[in-house]
Amino acid sequence: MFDGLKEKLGRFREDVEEEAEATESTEPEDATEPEAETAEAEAAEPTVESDPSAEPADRATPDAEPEPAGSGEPVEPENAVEDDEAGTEVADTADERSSGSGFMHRAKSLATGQIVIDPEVIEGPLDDLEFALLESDVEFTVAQEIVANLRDELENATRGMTQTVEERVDEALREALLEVISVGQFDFDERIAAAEKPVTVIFTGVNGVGKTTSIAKLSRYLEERGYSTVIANGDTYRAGANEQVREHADRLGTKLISHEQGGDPAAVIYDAVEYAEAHGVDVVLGDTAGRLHTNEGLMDQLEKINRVVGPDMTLFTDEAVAGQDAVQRAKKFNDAAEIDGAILTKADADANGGAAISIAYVTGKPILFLGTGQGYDDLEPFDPDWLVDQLLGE
Ligand SMILES: Nc1nc2c(ncn2[C@@H]2O[C@H](COP(=O)(O)OP(=O)(O)OP(=O)(O)O)[C@@H](O)[C@H]2O)c(=O)[nH]1
Repeated sequence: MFDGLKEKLGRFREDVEEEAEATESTEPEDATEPEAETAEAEAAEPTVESDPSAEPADRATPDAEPEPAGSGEPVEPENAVEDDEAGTEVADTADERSSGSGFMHRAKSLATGQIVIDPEVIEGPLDDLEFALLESDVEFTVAQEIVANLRDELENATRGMTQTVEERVDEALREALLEVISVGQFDFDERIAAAEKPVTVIFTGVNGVGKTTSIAKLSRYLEERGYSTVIANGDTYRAGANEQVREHADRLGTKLISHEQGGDPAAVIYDAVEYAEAHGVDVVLGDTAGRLHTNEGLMDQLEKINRVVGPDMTLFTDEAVAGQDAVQRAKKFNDAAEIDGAILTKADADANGGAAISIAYVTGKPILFLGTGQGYDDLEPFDPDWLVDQLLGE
């Protein structure tokens, strides 16, 4: 799942590491060893720290005597060397010997116990990453946001002496991805548990993406958690839709409410809600027609269902493999009949991951489930942290 995107994120990590190594290896021989973890770096640290005026504020001993007036206030770690006379000398001398900014950062790092990632190091890899994200079907504004978040996270970012560049980049990638993926995230199970019964959930989305299968999967999911369900076939437009849903309902042992083809979908779902109220059923799962979103009739129909039934939740369903198309459809459906969340099917067959990353940011509504196969149990609650773990190979 999402292997292509995983590989591209891994490449970004490697690119930054390589660039960082190349920058550091251009430093003069007598400059302090670039590797933070090396014994030399650690050994060099106390030499600078032995100058008390160069000690960063957060390292000062809590019970240390206050400095006499005029000897200078404790300084922030970032400026510790530059603001200090002795430190400035170190940096100036270094500057004379090295034309790159790497040594300046290194000199600073000795005083602060942290290493700075040179902003120049990340520009090339960030450009390549933006291109790679677009190639993976990540929506344009989402790719830009991820890159902007990463730039914020990494430009002038400091890492501790014991943290590798890879670890720092991982941390930044995690933050940047989570920021777009977890937009609006809520716990579906908690929402169902808290809602007054019967809870009515309507499914929107175009034909053939796995909407009906997802309704069947969600019926199984809810029944396993102790809720009774009834399915309403609001797709009265497509020939054969009743038979298709009936097959699922029969296999699952779930009650189905349907009308003749050509009937009013709002009336079918309304009947199902009445049935649920009369029989103490917890959740009504209402399918809708999936003609193309350009069809005004479909949007009018969804609007009527909203008006007549007043669903508790509207879930947009689309397939992960549709990439950018799925993202654009999510946006259009949300504009026409506001959604509460999305189900992304066929994630098992998607290498790109663009839709999984983009839908929440573009619509402001979270992905709630991933379809991961054709079986009724192949439905996974969506967890942004889990997705980021997958993408970063953890
Ligand atoms: N691999 C995989 N296949 C899926 C998944 N979800 C659904 N499918 C398959 O996708 C095909 C279409 O699913 P349907 O549920 O019929 O699609 P639909 O959106 O309801 O289509 P209409 O009934 O035409 O509106 C079926 O063969 C499903 O088995 C999934 O998560 N993974």
